[in-house]
Amino acid sequence: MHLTYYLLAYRRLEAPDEIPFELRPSPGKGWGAFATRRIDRGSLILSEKPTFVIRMSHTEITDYHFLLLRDNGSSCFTSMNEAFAENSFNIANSDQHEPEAHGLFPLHSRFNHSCIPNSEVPTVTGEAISSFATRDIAAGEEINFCYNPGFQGRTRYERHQALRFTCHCVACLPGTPFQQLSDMRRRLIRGLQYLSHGVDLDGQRQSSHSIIFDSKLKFAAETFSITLSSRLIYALLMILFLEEEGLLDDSMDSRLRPSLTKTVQLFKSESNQSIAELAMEQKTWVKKLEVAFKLYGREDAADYEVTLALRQLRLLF
Ligand SMILES: C[S@@+](CC[C@H](N)C(=O)[O-])C[C@H]1O[C@@H](n2cnc3c(N)ncnc32)[C@H](O)[C@@H]1O
Repeated sequence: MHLTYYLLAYRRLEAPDEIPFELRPSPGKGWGAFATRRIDRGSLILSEKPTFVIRMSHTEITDYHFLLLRDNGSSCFTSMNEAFAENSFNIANSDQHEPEAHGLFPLHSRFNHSCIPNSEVPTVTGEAISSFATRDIAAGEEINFCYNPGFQGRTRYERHQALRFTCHCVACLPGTPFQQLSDMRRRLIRGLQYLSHGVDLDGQRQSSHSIIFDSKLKFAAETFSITLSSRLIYALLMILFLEEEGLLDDSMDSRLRPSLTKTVQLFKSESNQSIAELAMEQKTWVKKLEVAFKLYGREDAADYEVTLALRQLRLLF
């Protein structure tokens, strides 16, 4: 009796008629949002205004009732604070140093997490939040976004530690060939990110050699002495792993492409320049990498300048 009542509670959520999804149980994840028609990449999924906004931090909110809110589609939350935390999004503009503000968004809060998502954490415009498809979503497919940043370089175990629940997405199903490869790919992605940035995902240098085993290479990364040729090859390798992992969606593409274009533009030695440009003209990422591999082991006239510039940037931040 109680369970039926709890499950029906979500049916009472008010949703605009034209939304391209419905809420229903998602096996192993409580309730979730499922596309009711094809959603093209880049198109709007939902724009939602908050039921209300509380202009304080989660820890300060203590005394309200949230009758519609359920802990993962079943029992009521035991604390109001937790109920609000699980159903709200931060709507403060951090660029303009606005004080913390959280809005209650009952529909977007039904979107489950995936380590291979098809939409992004909703963007904030004023007090409304909007989600967009980052890949084509087929009718019947669950709509999800990745709850935590930096997951592309984390293994299943590491992701679950951060999420504090056992994720049931395709990259997390234990014992599958995809999952085993996925962990391997994500370790490689983390290593390649270390080589490019000279720091780990937390912005810190690793004291151990668990990510980059070769101490000379680790030192070269941390002192930004990696050559431009290697930088381009590492960047393309990383994109290839992201693509194989199903993570090269519009959002990832737009994050990575500018720095890739910049790397190509930095080459000063003519023959390197033409190989790099030829690589970028190739249609697929694997083809781009194949051509860029011709640069392997080559130094460039811009290497020293790039090293100095990156060291200065590191000192600034
Ligand atoms: C914001 S709610 C999402 C909607 C929720 N499923 C519901 O029924 O209301 C987040 C909770 O959903 C569950 N969840 C979300 N994504 C999941 C996933 N990939 N695998 C398992 N559980 C998931 C977890 O319990 C998580 O704490």
